[in-house]
Amino acid sequence: MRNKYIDNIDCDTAIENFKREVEFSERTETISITQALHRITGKLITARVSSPNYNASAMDGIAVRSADTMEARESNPFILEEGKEFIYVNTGAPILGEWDSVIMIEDVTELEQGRVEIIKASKPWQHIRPIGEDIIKGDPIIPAGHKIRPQDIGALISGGVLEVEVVAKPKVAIIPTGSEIVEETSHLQVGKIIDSNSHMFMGMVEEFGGEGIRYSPVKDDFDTLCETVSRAAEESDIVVINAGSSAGTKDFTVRVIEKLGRVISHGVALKPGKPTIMGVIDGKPVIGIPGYPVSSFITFDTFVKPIISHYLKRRDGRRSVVEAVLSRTIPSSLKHKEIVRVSLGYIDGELLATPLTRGAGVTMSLVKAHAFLAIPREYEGYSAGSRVEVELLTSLEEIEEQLISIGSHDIVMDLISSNLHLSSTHVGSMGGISALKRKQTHLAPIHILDEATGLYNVGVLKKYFDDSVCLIKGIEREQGIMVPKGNPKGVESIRDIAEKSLIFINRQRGAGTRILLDYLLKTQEIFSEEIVGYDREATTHMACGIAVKSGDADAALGIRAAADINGLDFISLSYEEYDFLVREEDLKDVRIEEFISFLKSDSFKGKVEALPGYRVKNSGKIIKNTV
Ligand SMILES: Nc1nc2c(c(=O)[nH]1)N[C@H]1C(S)=C(S)[C@@H](COP(=O)(O)OP(=O)(O)OC[C@H]3O[C@@H](n4cnc5c(N)ncnc54)[C@H](O)[C@@H]3O)O[C@H]1N2
Ligand code: MOO
Repeated sequence: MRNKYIDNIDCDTAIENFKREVEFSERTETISITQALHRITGKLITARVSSPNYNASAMDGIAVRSADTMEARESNPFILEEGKEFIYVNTGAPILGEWDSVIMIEDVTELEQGRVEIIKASKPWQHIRPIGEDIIKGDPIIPAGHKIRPQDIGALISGGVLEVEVVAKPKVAIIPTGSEIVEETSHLQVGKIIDSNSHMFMGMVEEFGGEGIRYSPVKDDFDTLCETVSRAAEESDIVVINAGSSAGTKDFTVRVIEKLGRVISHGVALKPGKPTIMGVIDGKPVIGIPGYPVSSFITFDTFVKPIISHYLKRRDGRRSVVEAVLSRTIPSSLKHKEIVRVSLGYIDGELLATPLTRGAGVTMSLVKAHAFLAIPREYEGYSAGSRVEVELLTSLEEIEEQLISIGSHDIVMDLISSNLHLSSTHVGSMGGISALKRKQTHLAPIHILDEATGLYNVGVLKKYFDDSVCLIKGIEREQGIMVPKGNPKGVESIRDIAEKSLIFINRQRGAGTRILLDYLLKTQEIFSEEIVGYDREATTHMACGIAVKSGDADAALGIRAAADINGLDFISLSYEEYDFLVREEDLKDVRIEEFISFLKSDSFKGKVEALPGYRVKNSGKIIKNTV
């Protein structure tokens, strides 16, 4: 039997309906103040003692009777005798008995034989902190429903409060489901999925102020599911069932909740997260969270967080929101609210938001995201250049350090990002050029051969930019012919491929490697028609390598690294230059300065040259546009 989505209700309405049906029985507990960080106070907390609880000197100096000093002037200095007319005191010392004023030691001239001279009258209660200056016994320190911060702990202890009554953390049962879900990660069979969501939820529950109780994955068996969920509803305050929320034949979550309690809604107008289920069992909230990890994170954040806050009688705890400019158009359906993951970076002082992949299964988009952008329901999306509000997942301080790169991909980018704060998007050389033109990136990595001159990348400067853009030299990677191990057809050059009528596989139009082939054919006066398979295209170096390895092609052009990985022989042809376009004004930016010094460093050089087919020559050198 299959489920059908019954609802497409607005998220806020769904939460309100849900909260109305939930009945929490509030529990509080008394704990030591030293364990109380981030807990929520169950009631108003008042001081048990005053602070200070005696009159205390606020300065190092002498305590005097103010009346004795009334006549002291510069023209009429007073000599005071220790023990009779003054005593020495330090900051914090009690001021008792007849003493009612403190003179700072700097304003006192110390003479011999326990005598001092003062030249100014000392006012009553000068430099004395009276009893209860900070906290008065019986006065409130923090209200009920307050999240205890480190400074609150300090004030509570000063006020003599050593134990506090806090709201008990709601117990949140987390039940991963699905016969394909396993905990064991060492021998993962095809069709099995490691349970990662439940561990992610445990972290989220802790962040939201609850206590997670994780269950082992439950197989798709209706009775076992009912038994586990029923036990969880007894043991916990909130139950989360992960996966089995949609329309598959084994998606039992709705039926389990229906059997044990009541389903309030199934299906919300949210993407990702459409099949979310909300229900109650004996008044306790039960939430069916979709299985896909990104949907899981977003729905847990959208629906479980407010329920935990509701239990704790707290506001929802929205993240900080900032305004950013969208770098690309994002279309969205009118039917639902959509949460888009974005990466952020400052370019020219403006915060720029670039949408990341929208796949519900791509956990890495959550790892890379600096913020969430919510596109409301009934919006067709946002166009490039729009000012939008984004919810921060990372601090702005970290975002300020990000160097942005949009353009062609090379493994060297991974090497750079493990040393610098680099956010890199791979859209090919031409995509990088347009991003730089639109001022959406600091760096645009490219590798484009100018067929007229045989030079790499400098032609791009002249063709697309004026002298406000220059090149930073990057790395060189070896291009050549990939052939099967042992080179059975004896290939030594491109001409051999033509003359021996070997089966070739080419790269797609616009790819740097294809441009190189065309250049070589032209300079060696070989017609493309002479290459069998010239029109057969693959889109990556690896795809070409695999075609040669599997025998689908006799030869292909690509980088040495692709030949090495596939165990192929490699006939070296030339070195391709992979450089970075940058605006000249950005050369002064500290992030670019750090990038350039990294490219020039011995550490970078050493790491690059350890890669097969890679070398560095002039890395970090700046080539200006001389148009
Ligand atoms: N015919 C339809 N199929 C689907 C629809 C639909 O509308 N019609 N909706 C899709 C959407 S949207 C979502 S979201 C998913 C929700 O799937 P379920 O909640 O039913 O979950 P499963 O199918 O059991 O699993 C989906 C997927 O999730 C991953 N997963 C599950 N559990 C875990 C875990 N503990 N840790 C990590 N990853 C987990 C896993 O990749 C599963 O393959 O349904 C669509 N289908
Ligand atoms: O609802 Mo699904 O979570 O859109 O991918």
